[in-house]
Amino acid sequence: MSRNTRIERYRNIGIMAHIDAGKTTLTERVLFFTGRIHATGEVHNGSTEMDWLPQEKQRGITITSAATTAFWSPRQGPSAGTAHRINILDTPGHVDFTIEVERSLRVLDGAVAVFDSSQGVEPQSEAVWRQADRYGVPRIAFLNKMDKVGADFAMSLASIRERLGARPVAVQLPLGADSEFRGLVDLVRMKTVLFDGDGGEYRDDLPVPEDLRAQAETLRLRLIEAAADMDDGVMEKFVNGRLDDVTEAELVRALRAGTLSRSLVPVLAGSAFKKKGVQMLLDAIVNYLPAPSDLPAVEGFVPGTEKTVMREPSDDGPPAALAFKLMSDKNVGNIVFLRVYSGTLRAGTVLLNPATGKRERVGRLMFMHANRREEVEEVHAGDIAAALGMKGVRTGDTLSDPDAPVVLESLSFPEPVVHLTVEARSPAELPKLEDGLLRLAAEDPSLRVGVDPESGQVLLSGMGELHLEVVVDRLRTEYGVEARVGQPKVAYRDTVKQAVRQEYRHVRQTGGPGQYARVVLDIAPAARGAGLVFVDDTRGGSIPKELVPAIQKGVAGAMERGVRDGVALVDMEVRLVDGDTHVRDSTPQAFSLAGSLAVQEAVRRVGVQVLEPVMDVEVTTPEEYVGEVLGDLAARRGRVQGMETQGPARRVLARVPMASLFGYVTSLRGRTQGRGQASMRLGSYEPLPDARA
Ligand SMILES: Nc1nc2c(ncn2[C@@H]2O[C@H](COP(=O)(O)OP(=O)(O)OP(=O)(O)O)[C@@H](O)[C@H]2O)c(=O)[nH]1
Repeated sequence: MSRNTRIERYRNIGIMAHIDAGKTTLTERVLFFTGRIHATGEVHNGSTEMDWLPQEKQRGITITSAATTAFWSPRQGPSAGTAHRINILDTPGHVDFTIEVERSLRVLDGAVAVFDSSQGVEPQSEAVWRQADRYGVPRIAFLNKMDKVGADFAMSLASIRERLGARPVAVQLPLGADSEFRGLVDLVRMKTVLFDGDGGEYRDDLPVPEDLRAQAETLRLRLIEAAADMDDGVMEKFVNGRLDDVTEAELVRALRAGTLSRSLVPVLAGSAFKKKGVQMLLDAIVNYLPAPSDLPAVEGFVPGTEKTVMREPSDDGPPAALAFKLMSDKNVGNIVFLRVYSGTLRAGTVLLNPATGKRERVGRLMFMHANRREEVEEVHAGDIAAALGMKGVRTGDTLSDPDAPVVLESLSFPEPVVHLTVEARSPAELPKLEDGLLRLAAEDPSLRVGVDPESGQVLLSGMGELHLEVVVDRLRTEYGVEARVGQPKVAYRDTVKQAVRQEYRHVRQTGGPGQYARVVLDIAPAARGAGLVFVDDTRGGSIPKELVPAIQKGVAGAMERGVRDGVALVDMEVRLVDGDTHVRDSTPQAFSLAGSLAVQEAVRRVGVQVLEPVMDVEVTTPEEYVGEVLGDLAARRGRVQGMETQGPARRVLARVPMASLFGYVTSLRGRTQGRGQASMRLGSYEPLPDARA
């Protein structure tokens, strides 16, 4: 059986934005206009199709990025009339769920960045934009909420240029704003679309209204200029002033090239809520965002080597897929979400997971439509699908042809900054608690589960208060565990307090083969974020090269364990300066142990410097509350880094220790009558002032 839709007609996209910019509403509208659902859901009454965990319905925020598929035949452009398959990964806007954004960005090919046109670029949309930069994701922008009071197309366009450093190219000009928002001038065709009713109806191909002609022509000139930079044909006409000869097809092709090379960002406008401009956005997704086949082949490693290999986006190549998300389902067990990069996967195909060395048999395969599943026989290069029946797969693992194994780039997992203890209320509840946590941690690699050394209770570590709150909530609703929950605490780190030389001699001679190892290490604090910097500085072969990796492994293990229970050591330079071996008894094990014990002893001797997570916090607040907000930040040991004006709001950037941020969002709302917003992410680990340690 071959595929139904050619790979050139695939678009794997994400919808990314600041919290509340309207991603969920927009996704719903996309599903509505593409005929996937018949009545549009509304976020406020908890009936949307994409948000389907009970918590999401309650909270109205998207916790899990669900995948869904829609088909669209563009009405305009070179692909007009051909059905395209749009796979959409929904991504939450809240910073505590940044792992969800990371995993979507890792596997999607293009994205729609949604902005609230009355706010322009907001803190979290900037954070997500930077994440997308890191993954090299081509983007188009949708200025949503044009129907809202204060909607400002020009301000939003400027904020994309200034705050994001991108080159926004308006491909539309809205007609009116807030309650007057009534249409769009399509600057590529120089035609006007007028909205006509509440169900997304419109009249197209109308002339540009006289009062907007000058503005539309200015913007079109900029559009042609941007296109000229991408296309010699357009450039030729542009420099010779033959603007009227530039064709629609030429412009779309050039803008597409510019989007794919990330030289520019086409900008559209509309109102998801009022169902205005969504069909034009769908056209733009097809016209400007890449198909999997437009992107370079993906690079991976041959397992266990440094040799790289490429995997082409073709159905005939050896299968290679990335597991980017896991879910456990009461009825069907483990669901592994896969992005297929190459080859064809069938039910029954056996794949190798190089991370575990195990073979995994694909059970059933399905496409996910939010909470509905469509079972299929096979999936192909470019597909985003779910597989059942694979047990030993973790998030970020590659699944590949056992005869042509490959390891693709994994995901980066953020470091936890907050701990919370949870305790079963009765011994009978304990197994349920453990089972629930195991499953939740498998789904969410940014959640770590350990043991609190002080109390012996289960310790959850995560990205923030809200993140852990949701975990506790899911324990209750999905696993029926009413756990007793402690106060959230900061996840501290340790580093060695000062430079120290440490010798360690490990000798054992009791029966059997003996063990002998001697190492001398120079241990010192290293730059923040450095982790372990290990240097082999031995001269004259006092330690054979083949034993050095064992020492490094011992050192790394000791740092992970730390010297205070549960607190890891970070940011240390460890220099191996000398040592001894014994002709017979010097095994790698002995040296690993010596390295590990040397670190522990050194750190115990000179003591630790406690490091605390310090967050980058961005607060947006109406002007009148700025004084209040600044005073509060200062009381929380915050250092203000900058302040900007954006439309009617002020934006404050500050660095604040996590320890004084518990409950911040709630308190900010109280201080600003619900109008202030904050986003925070880990900035760095910094020395805890002695008085606090
Ligand atoms: N006026 C207006 N309101 C909108 C529009 N789109 C969405 N909203 C409203 O804005 C709020 C947030 O919309 P959501 O779709 O939940 O936003 P989101 O970005 O998905 O939010 P998270 O999933 O929590 O990150 C809801 O109350 C929507 O009804 C729009 O075009 N105009």
